Amino acid sequence: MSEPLVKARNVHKNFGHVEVLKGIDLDVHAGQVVCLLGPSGSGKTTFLRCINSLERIDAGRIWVDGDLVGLAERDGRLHRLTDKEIARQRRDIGMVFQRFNLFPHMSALENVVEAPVKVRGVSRADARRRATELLERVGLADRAQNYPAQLSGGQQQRVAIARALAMQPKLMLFDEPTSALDPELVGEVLAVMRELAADGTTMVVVTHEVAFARDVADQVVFMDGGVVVERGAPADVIGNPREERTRAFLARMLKDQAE
Ligand SMILES: Nc1ncnc2c1ncn2[C@@H]1O[C@H](COP(=O)(O)OP(=O)(O)OP(=O)(O)O)[C@@H](O)[C@H]1O
Repeated sequence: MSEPLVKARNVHKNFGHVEVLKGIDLDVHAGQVVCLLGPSGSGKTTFLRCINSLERIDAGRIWVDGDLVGLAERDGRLHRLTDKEIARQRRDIGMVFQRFNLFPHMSALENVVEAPVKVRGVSRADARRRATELLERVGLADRAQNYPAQLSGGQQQRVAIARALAMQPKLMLFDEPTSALDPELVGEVLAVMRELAADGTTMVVVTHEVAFARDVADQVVFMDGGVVVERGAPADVIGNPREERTRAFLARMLKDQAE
């Protein structure tokens, strides 16, 4: 098999004296969907943020598409990248946050147009054309001129997904993209994510949506206490978990989600 698009080895991260990640390994191959599940505080969001250099790791290595994240080898030694170099690495990674983070003073269309123009130097006309297509793809063609405050949470999150896709990323990271939404709006965002997965988008998704992970993931990674407790195909990790911790967590989640 080819080199993974994302490769993490023995990743450690501390906040002060608290060890939040205690040696995480992960391989994500191009076109795969990996879902990170686990109880609150297990380190899932922190790990996702490390892939995108939003947090700096204390030990271990992460590669995205063969490039070391946050580091470069020069003169036979590893050096930390400058902020500018980190920003350049981040361009190829799309991230969708729990709380949408749209620019409130820009329309949906302008939110999607902004980064390709400012960061990639795409012409405004081309960026508008592509943004229009992307808004159509997430089912919001008729909302292009609306401001975030005029959109529901589900619609805002779909704009956020379109905005991330506008940079034509190699990799999409989703950090609990539906957990800030009213329950009736969760499905519309998951439907967009299911389509992206079906189109071969490489995705790492931190989620509590067990059914989504079961149906869509190629690999499910169950984390607890800063370590990977178990990983594998959804049929194994969700359908037939080996570890008691995984079983207990899933039982709790499925009970909550059935209510
Ligand atoms: N910037 C920070 N400074 C200090 N501690 C932090 C910081 N970010 C996260 N933590 C701590 O790290 C631990 C792991 O947090 P993280 O958000 O990664 O967990 P999580 O598994 O994503 O949980 P959740 O499902 O609640 O989002 C928690 O104890 C959290 O309080």
